Amino acid sequence: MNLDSGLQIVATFLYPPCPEPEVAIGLPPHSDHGLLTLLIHTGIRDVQVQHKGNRVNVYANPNAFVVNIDDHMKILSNDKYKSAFHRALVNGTDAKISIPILFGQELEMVVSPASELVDNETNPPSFAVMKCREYLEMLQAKISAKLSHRN
Ligand SMILES: O=C(O)CCC(=O)C(=O)O
Ligand SMILES: [Fe+2]
Repeated sequence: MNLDSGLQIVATFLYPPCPEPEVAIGLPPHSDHGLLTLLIHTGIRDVQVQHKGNRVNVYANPNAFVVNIDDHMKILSNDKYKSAFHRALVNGTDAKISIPILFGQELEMVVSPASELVDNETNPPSFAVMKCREYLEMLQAKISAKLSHRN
C-alpha cells in the first residue's frame, strides 16, 4: 500500500436536542469507508457499535478520540479486522457536536487484501480488487438504491 499521498475527510456534525430521541436517529448504522476514523465527540451514549449482534454504547472520555477501523482496513486485512458498524444517537436535553476525521487512500489507488495475507489454498482473497473511487461509487449506488426503495 502506498500512503505517500492519501485522502483525509473532516466533517463536523451538530445534533440539536431532540424532543423524541427514542424514535429518532442521528446517523443510521454504517461503517466508514477509509482505513481509520478518529472521532472527537461530546457527551455519553453518543455512538453505538454493533458487537456480536448487540448494540454497545461507546462511553468515550470527552478528551479522547474514538478510533474506528474502517472498510479498507478490513479489506487490507482480508477480513481479519472487522470494520466498526456504528450509528449516532441524539439526546433529549443536550446539543451534541461531533468531528469525525477519516483517513484513507487516494481515490485512484487500488484497495485489495495485502499479498502477505493471501494464498490460493488456505487464505483466498475475500474481496475483489478495486479502486477506492470504485468502492465509493459502489457504496453510493447501494445507498441510493436503499433510499429510492423507501420512497
Ligand atoms: O456523529 C457521530 O457521532 C458519528 C459520525 C460518523 O459516524 C461518521 O461521520 O461517519
Ligand atoms: Fe461513521
